[in-house]
Amino acid sequence: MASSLQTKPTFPENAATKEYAASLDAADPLRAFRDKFIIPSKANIASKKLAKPGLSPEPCIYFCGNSLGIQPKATVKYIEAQLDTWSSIGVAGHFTDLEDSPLRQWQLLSEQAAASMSKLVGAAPEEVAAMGTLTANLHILLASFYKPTATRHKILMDWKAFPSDHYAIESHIAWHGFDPKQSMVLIGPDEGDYEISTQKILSYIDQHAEDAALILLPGIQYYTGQWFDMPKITEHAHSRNLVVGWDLAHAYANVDVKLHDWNVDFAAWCTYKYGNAGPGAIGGIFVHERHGVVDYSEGEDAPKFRHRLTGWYAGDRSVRFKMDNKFKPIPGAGGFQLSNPSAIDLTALCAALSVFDETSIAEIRKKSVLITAYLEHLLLKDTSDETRPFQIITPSNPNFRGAQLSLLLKPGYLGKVSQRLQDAAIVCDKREPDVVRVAPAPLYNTFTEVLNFVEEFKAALAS
Ligand SMILES: Cc1ncc(COP(=O)(O)O)c(C=O)c1O
Ligand SMILES: Nc1ccccc1C(=O)C[C@H](N)C(=O)O
Repeated sequence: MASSLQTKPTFPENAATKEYAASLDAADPLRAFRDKFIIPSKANIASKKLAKPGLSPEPCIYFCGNSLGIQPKATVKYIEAQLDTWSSIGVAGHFTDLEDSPLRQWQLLSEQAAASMSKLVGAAPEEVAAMGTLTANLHILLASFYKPTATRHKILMDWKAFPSDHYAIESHIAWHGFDPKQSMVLIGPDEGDYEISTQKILSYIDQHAEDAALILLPGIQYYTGQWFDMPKITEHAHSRNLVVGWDLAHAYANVDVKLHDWNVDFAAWCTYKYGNAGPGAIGGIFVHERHGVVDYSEGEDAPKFRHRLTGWYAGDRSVRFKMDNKFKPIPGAGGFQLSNPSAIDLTALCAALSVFDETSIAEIRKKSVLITAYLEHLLLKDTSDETRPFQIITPSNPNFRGAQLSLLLKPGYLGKVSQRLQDAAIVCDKREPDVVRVAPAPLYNTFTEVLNFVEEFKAALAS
C-alpha cells in the first residue's frame, strides 16, 4: 500500500506506437540514470563465454531486476578503491578515512551504507543496519522478536511465502519446541483468486488474537507482485498485541515504504534485486527505534536493552576494542550486528547506493507507477479477458503493487513464450509451470523496451 496514494495513469489511443513510447522516454526525469548501469549485451547473454561488458554495443532488454538487478558502473570504481585501500594501508584501513576514497574507514562503512539505505525505507539512519543476508537476518530478528508462550506461539504468514522464509519460520517454531503444523498459520487468497484482501488478513489477525505471537509477511509477494497494505496490517496487528515483521526482499528500492511512521517492529531485505548491490550482496535490517533503546538508568555498567543474539560488532565502537566482555550495544539496529562485516560486500552495496543517493525513492516510485501501468495497458490493449491466453495476477491498483507484473499463461504457452523472449534477448523470469514475471526497473528500463517486450510477447502468444 503506497504511502502516497497513486492514481492510475491513463494512456492515449496511440500508446502502442514507437513515437509515443519515445515521447515517454524523452519526458522521463530519470532517463540519465540508465547510463549509470552496465546493461548486459545481447551477444553476451547468448554466449557462454566470460566476456567484458560493452564488447557488443546492443543491449538486451533486462526486466529481471526483481530477481537480480544489473551492475552499476560505480561498482568497479568503488571495489577498486577498496582493494587499493586494503593493498596500500592494510589493517589501518579499519580506522583510516582516506582523502580521495568515496568510502569511509571499514569501522564506519556499515553506517555509511545504513545512512543511504534508511532513506529508501523511510527510517532514521539508526534504525537501519547493513549486515548479513536476508534469511540469516530473519533468524537473528526472529530470535529477538519471536517470544512464544504456551498459549501464544503462532506465526501468521502468507500461503506462498518464498521457501527460505517458510523454512526460517518453520525452524524457529520447532527450535522453540512447538509444532510447525500447529503454529504456522498460512493466509492465502480466496479460491480462484491470487490477491489476498486486506480484510482477509485483518480477519486472520482477529481470529488469532489470542494464540498468535507474530505476523511476518512479505511487503511485496514475490510470486504475485502484490504489495500488502503495510500500514493498515501493522496497525491492526499491534491492536491485537502481535509483533509485526516484514520481509522487504521485493519492496526495498522498489516502493516507498515508511517503516518508521508505520510503526513496524522489524524488517529485513536483500539488496541484490531492485537495489543492484550484486548477487548475494549484504542485506539490510530495520529495527524500530523503540526496540533499539539502550537504557543506562541503572548505571554505565548495567545497560538494559532488548534481548537478542549478540556478537562484538553489536558493541558500541567506544567499547568494542576494550576486550573487557562488558557488552554495550550500539543503540538502534546497529546493535543487532554480529560480526566484522565484509568490507568488499559493503563496498558493492555503497556503490549501488551512491546511485540511489542521486535521486529519491519518491522519484523512482513515480516513474515505476507510470512504466508498470504502461506495461499493463499495452498487455491488455485491444484484447478481452475471454480471448486473452494469459491473466495478470498482480493487482491492477497501483497502490497494491510495485514494479512487477506476474503473467499467468494458459497451459502450454510458457515454452514458446520463453523461447521467443530469449531469442529476442529479453530477460525476464519464468516460474514453472506457467508464470512469467516482468519487472521494469525505473532506473534503467525504458518505455520503448516495454513496447518491444509486449510486441514480442503477443507475437509469441499468437504463434
Ligand atoms: C522473499 C524472499 N525471501 C528470501 C529470499 C532469499 O534470501 P537470501 O538467499 O538472500 O537469504 C528471497 C530471494 O531470493 C526472497 O525473494
Ligand atoms: N537469490 C537467488 C539466487 C538464485 C536464483 C534466484 C535468486 C533470487 O533471488 C530469486 C528471487 N528471490 C525471486 O523472487 O526471484
